Amino acid sequence: MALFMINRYLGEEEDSESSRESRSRALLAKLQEQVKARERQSTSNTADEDDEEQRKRKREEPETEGVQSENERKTDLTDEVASSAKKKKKQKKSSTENESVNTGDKASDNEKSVEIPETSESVLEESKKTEESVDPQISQEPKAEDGSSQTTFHILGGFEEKTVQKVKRVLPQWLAQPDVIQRDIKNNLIPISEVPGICLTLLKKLEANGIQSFFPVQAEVIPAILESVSSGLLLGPGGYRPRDICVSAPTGSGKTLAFVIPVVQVLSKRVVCEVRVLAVLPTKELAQQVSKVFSTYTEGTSLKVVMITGQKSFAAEQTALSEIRGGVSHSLADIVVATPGRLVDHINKNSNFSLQHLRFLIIDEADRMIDGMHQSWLTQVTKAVYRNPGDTQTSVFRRILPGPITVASLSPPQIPLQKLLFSATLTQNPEKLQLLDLHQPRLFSSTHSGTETSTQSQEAFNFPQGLAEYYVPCTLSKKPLIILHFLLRLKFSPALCFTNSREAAHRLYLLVKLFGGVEVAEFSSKLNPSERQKTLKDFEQGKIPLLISTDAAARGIDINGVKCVINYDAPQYIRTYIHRVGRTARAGKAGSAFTFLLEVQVGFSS
Ligand SMILES: Nc1ncnc2c1ncn2[C@@H]1O[C@H](COP(=O)(O)OP(=O)(O)OP(=O)(O)O)[C@@H](O)[C@H]1O
Repeated sequence: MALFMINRYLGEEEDSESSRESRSRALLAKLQEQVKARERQSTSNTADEDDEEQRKRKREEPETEGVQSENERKTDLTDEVASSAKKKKKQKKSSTENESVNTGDKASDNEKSVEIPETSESVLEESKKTEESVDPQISQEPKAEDGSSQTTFHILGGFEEKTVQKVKRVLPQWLAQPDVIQRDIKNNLIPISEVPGICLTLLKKLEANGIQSFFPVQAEVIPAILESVSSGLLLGPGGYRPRDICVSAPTGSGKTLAFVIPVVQVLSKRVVCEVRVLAVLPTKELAQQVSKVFSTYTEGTSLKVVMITGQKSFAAEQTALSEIRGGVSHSLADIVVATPGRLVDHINKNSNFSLQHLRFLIIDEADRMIDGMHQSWLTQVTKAVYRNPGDTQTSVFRRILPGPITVASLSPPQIPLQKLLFSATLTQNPEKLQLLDLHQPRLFSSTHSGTETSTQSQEAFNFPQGLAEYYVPCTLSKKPLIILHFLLRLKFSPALCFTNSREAAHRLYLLVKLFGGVEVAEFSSKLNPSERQKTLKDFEQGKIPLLISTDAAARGIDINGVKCVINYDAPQYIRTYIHRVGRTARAGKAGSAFTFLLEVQVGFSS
């Protein structure tokens, strides 16, 4: 006896199977006949043969078909067309005979309309009249031989409207459930002494710089970073690699201090000078700004901050980064602030630039930095961090690329590399974030985008609490006049005005200058770094009430006292809008943003 028996499903009934077989055989025979007839027709050239063929066909086919064939010859069609028409006719005939052949094929329906000329016009009229009351779909259906309407066509594919199920966003838990940061700065100030873990020296420095209280982002993030380094820069045996930290908080909410304070505090205990902190920023201006804050809080300590952005020559930057003593290269920098391009240059061309002791990798304006990942700067940094030291290396610790956590992998002491990401518009796209190779990330965010409803509302975006937003419907020609009205009549100054291109910025600058009455300057990549620096300084000092800029000044730039941002050209992306308007209403202050919209743009923005 067989142990197993596999039964094949053979259809519902044996009977239906056999009848289907006989039908298929009949159909095959008919098709073969058609093929033969076609062959005969195409090869026969003589009239005798034609007659013979016709007689044969007359014998084979019913009367009506004979008439059709006659007509076809009269119309002087080519053999091919005539034979194909005949073929169609046979198909149609078989369709009325056999349901299984008619699988609702539309071709059959069309054939019906081709055959209409066979019937007399009066009959056609008659049938039309009767059909008017009938469903047009049914009237198209072929009639069976007995004249009854055949309604057995199965229409394949439903045309009825189906409600498409909404796709629900499912974010990884760390993105969906962040540690929440309050957006309201004014009502959530925390006295600096109440935030745990900050050393006395830094508290004094903060006070000396006019900082009495921490903003919400600082009160949340500083203790979290300090906690992750509680066991020191080096992890002992069994030590667990710290989680990477991502921060998404509104523009002007104080993200810079949120990483500067803990990092400076941790480094203050270091003995040997090595590059342990690397902050990467997208532009020279931003790097300069962050470098300045680092310098403020490292003042009076042995910590050194070096900026590598291309503002100085490569050789000058090299000299600032390291020196050779006793034939061995020694780092002169603890904290390096860099732009990605120049950083990669130093990694590849400066053999004395070592990142083997790097403990913190700070990525400010992280979403922008992810977009610039095509430069593969992060891959280069990772390679430099885990580079094999070689024999000449004095370091006792070998850094190996983190792999699976095992007892063996955790036993040697190690310097973990921790990434700290900051942005006002941090992407929630897991594919993009994956490029950063984050380790068990922890997110601090002031948006609650984990819920479905909030993604559609303003809650999903990081706008400062004190920002008032307006849009100004206008025409293209009136835009410059409105700017002048804002400045001269409404006294909206200092005002930062954004255009979408360098050309537009320059044109508007010339126009306002020509009109007179307003001190104006332009800011774009057209200017060299020192010109840009001077322009920003003059604007901040109130010497220039109107600064016309491209998006070069849209991100991160911290200009004190900007009262009003004007989007002369509406930005293309919400992210750009958030950064532009974020140049005002900073640090809990109030500010206004005006966006000029043409009639066609109003609908899109509402
Ligand atoms: N605790 C504080 N008390 C008072 N002022 C502060 C405090 N923290 C930061 N600031 C000031 O707030 C301003 C904005 O800070 P910062 O540039 O760090 O903002 P940001 O969040 O990085 O903004 P963006 O996203 O636009 O880069 C700065 O001028 C800074 O000096």
